[in-house]
Formats: sequence, C-alpha cells, structure tokens
Amino acid sequence: MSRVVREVHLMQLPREVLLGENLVGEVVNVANRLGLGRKALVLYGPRTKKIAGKDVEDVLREEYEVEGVTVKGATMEEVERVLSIIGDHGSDWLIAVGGGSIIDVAKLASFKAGVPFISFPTTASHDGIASANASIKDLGSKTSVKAVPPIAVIADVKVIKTAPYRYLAAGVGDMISNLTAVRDWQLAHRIKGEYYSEYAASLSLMSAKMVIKNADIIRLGNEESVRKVVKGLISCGVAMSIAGSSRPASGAEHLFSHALDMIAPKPALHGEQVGVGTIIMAYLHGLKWERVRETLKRVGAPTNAYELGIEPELVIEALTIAHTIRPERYTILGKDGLTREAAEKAAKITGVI
Ligand SMILES: NC(=O)C1=CN([C@@H]2O[C@H](COP(=O)(O)OP(=O)(O)OC[C@H]3O[C@@H](n4cnc5c(N)ncnc54)[C@H](OP(=O)(O)O)[C@@H]3O)[C@@H](O)[C@H]2O)C=CC1
Ligand SMILES: O=C(CO)COP(=O)(O)O
Ligand SMILES: [Zn+2]
Repeated sequence: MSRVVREVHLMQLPREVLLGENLVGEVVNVANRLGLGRKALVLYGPRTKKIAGKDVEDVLREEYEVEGVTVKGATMEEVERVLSIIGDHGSDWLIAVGGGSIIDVAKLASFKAGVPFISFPTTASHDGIASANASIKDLGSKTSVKAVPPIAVIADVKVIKTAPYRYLAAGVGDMISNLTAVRDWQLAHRIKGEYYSEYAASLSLMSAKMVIKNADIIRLGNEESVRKVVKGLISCGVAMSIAGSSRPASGAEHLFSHALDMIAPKPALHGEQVGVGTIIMAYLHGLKWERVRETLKRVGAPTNAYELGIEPELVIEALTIAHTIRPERYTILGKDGLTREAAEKAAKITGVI
C-alpha cells in the first residue's frame, strides 16, 4: 500500500530544564538521570572557564572521565577542532559552559558527532540557550545551521548574575527583535510562499511582549530579572525548534547585526546590535518603532550607534549590505536591499545616527 508522506518536521526539545541557584552540583545528577555515558567533554571560553567551567569540570570528575577544552569563538574551525577532540577522547556527551558562542560550538559539534550536549549558560544575553540551530561563522560570515537542541538546560541564576548588567539588557534586545523577525517571516510567507508556523510566531512574540511589559523589573538586574529573561530566552529557543529554523527570532535586524560583526572593528554584543537593528526595521515595517526604542532605553540597552561604540558610517554600510548576507532569507530589505540614502534616512529618523 503506498502512502503519500507530506512534510515530516521533526521537533526536538530539551528533556530537562533547571532554573535555580547553585546548580553546579546538579550537573552530575542530571547526567546520571539521563543515563549519559562515562566520558564527558566540558567546553568553556577563556573567561567562562574561571566563572563556572572549571567548577563544572571538577564536580563531574568525581564520577565521570572528564576532559576540558577552551573554545575561542563560534567558528567552523573551532567546531572541527572540538570534533577531533571528541574523537580522540571518545566523548559520550558534551556540556557547554558559556555565552552564545560556546553553546553554538557545542550544539553543532554535538550534532555532527551524534552525541548529546547540556547547555549551561553563563549569560542571559542571547536566545540560543535552548534552540536547535547554531549560528556559526564560516568563510567570513555567520550562517544559521540546523543542529540539535540541548538534552538539558541548567541555568544557574547565581552564575548568570556574575555577568555585567549589559548582558541581561542584550538578552532583552534579542527578544524584542522577535517583533520584526516575525513580521519578516509573515512577509516571506505571503510573498515567497515560505513555510510559516502561527504557533511558533505567537510563542516568539510572547517573549517580545513580556520584555516590553516587564522592562522596569528587568532593569533592577536582580535574580527575579534574570529568571524572567532566562525563561523568555528559553521559550524563544522552543519557538525556533517548532519552526525548524531561526525564522521566529531572526529577521532583517539580525542580518544588520551579522553585517556589523563583519565590518565593525569592535562589534558590540549580539543582543545589543539586534536591539538597535529592531528599531530601524520596525520603522521600515511601519511598526511602532518608538516603543521598541523606549523599551531598550528603559532596560538600559543601547539605542544608537554611539552607545554601540560603532561609527555611524558603518551603521549605514551594514544597512546597505545586510540583504546580501543570507539572500535566501526574505525580509523587509527585499532582494535589492536599501540604498545608501534610504539607509541614512531610516537611521536618522529613528535617532540611531
Ligand atoms: N543559535 C542561536 O539560536 C543563537 C545564537 N546566538 C549567537 O550567540 C552569540 C552571542 O552570544 P553572547 O553570549 O552575547 O556572546 P559570546 O558568547 O560571544 O560572549 C561574549 C563574551 O562574554 C563573556 N562571558 C560569558 N559569560 C560571562 C559572564 N558570566 N561574565 C562575564 N563575561 C562573560 C565571554 O567569555 P569567553 O571569552 O570565556 O567566551 C565572551 O568573552 C553570537 O555568536 C550569536 O550569533 C545568539 C542568539 C541565538
Ligand atoms: O540569533 C538568532 C536568534 O536570536 C539566530 O541567529 P541567526 O540569525 O544566525 O539565524
Ligand atoms: Zn539573536
């Protein structure tokens, strides 16, 4: 009997999500509960090794055969290097202790090696904590690669609170960007017939609305703020998993940020750049861009080139090249992008330059 198989969309989600205080010791319990193998590889960055990476490594060493690796940036070279360490060590599973870059490297290496990974975020600056896609720099530009979500997320509020406040504000930028990302997705659905999930879009918008409503609470930078932001970021990751791509959380404002990463001598944080990008893209979409700017101001996130520490000229350039970064991702920038005049006008009207 022949059967017509339509589109099969496999949605994977974390099996455990822990959010609380002093969770380093919980790593062993989670690994035991999930029945992960004996050999664990701990990934951290030069800074996050000291913040929590070494502690996680030490705790695991009591019961597991552990190796640690310092990762320097989310590049394909680093993913390849980690893969060869996994091969030599025979790692059964990975744990990423760090910001978005470390988690993305673990995510892709884990997918390629066919072993699970645990996400142990040290910042609430990005919504890749629980997502299934990795943003990796390859051949000079950021690509969004399908990978796997973490098998578990262990978010220790005390560790995340060690990060300077600007990281939390960046997390707000990454969530408010969902407003324009979803608009771009709807546009691509209407104009290009792209797959669109109303459920994923609604979930993603929920995080954006949450930060608009709770900006003043988040501004306090206390444990309640961290919990709110982490929950919102995790739910953006789930929205991306449901969508099967980063579409619900990444549109033209992200292309603008990726362009800045390529041309700015000293880029700002991912979430800070996409927050500023959201102001401009909201203006282009005819949305209430003032409300986006107001929310970012209330949480103390950058709203202009000066606060990003980036030359206005580079902001204009990034706006004019953003559409070339992922031509397959249709956005408000269209296939031809913005002219220099249009870019300058949009940036000036919104007070970004
Ligand atoms: N896959 C996805 O769905 C998503 C991916 N992303 C990606 O995530 C990245 C952005 O993540 P983000 O976290 O902003 O930046 P990074 O991971 O690049 O981290 C920035 C810096 O912060 C440091 N750091 C981490 N934790 C702490 C802490 N507690 N205290 C002090 N410093 C700390 C890092 O240390 P160290 O040097 O030790 O690493 C690093 O130097 C981008 O590459 C972006 O593309 C963003 C959103 C979604
Ligand atoms: O940053 C993301 C969502 O916030 C996803 O990243 P991409 O723009 O690389 O798809
Ligand atoms: Zn992002």
